[in-house]
Amino acid sequence: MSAASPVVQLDDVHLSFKGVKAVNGVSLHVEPGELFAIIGPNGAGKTSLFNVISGVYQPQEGRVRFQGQDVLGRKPSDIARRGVARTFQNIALFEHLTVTDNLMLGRHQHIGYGWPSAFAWWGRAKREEIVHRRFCEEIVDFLELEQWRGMPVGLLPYGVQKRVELGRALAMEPKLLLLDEPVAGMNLEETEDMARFVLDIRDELDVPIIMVEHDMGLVMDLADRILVVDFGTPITTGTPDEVQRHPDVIRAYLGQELSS
Ligand SMILES: Nc1ncnc2c1ncn2[C@@H]1O[C@H](COP(=O)(O)OP(=O)(O)OP(=O)(O)O)[C@@H](O)[C@H]1O
Repeated sequence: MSAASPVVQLDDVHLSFKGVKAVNGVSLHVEPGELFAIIGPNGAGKTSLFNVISGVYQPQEGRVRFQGQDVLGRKPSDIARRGVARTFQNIALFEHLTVTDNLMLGRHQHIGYGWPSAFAWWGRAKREEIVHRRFCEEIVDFLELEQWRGMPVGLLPYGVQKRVELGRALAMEPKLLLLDEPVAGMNLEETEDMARFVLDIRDELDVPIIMVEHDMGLVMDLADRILVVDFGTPITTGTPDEVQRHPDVIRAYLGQELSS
């Protein structure tokens, strides 16, 4: 794979559920270092596209490549091992575990020791545990979670929990990060914090991102390029400026202020 190859590429993907066309001929590619957004009205097929990329849904037609390799038909666990991490619309954390322990769960696929060694708690298991904990502590610092690191996540404010979920995805050392509505339900301050962290992930950690988000102001501010879908069908792909001026996009969002 050359350095300029897309990180992920979808070609003419079609996905239906018993006659409902969730994805209807979508193609997209995300370049290294890019923050790519997918927008569209409710039910437009955005989450379905995430599920196609992460192997949860198998499209009936089309091609999906990750880092130049065909991944269609691969299991979600295989695709995650290749480096695709995601966050969810609804928080999916272990609320009785601490922040750091939730992040440690994200290290799962990087931990090399088996249970006999871990059980005996010596040698390699212990050394690895220290390295992985240190890695997670770096994520705690990066996402400014220091004051909550030892607390059960169930006790934390909503915006902080969303940040922990982001941290767990980062603990996987992703080569591509899928963010499903990262600021849904957040207040203004939480949204601004999350926006800053998303940009830091792209710019400092150099992790390409695909983000599905309904907050148009945020999308227009952050995204390098945007794909607009409606009823599963792609309308256009372009920079925020190009997309906002596209007549079909304006029609799909009739009455909504895209640049707000
Ligand atoms: N597992 C499924 N079984 C049946 N239909 C599904 C399934 N997943 C998605 N769909 C349908 O596919 C279409 C696209 O849904 P999807 O969740 O991808 O949209 P979305 O753009 O993410 O919506 P929202 O913005 O509301 O989250 C909808 O009509 C939805 O009902």
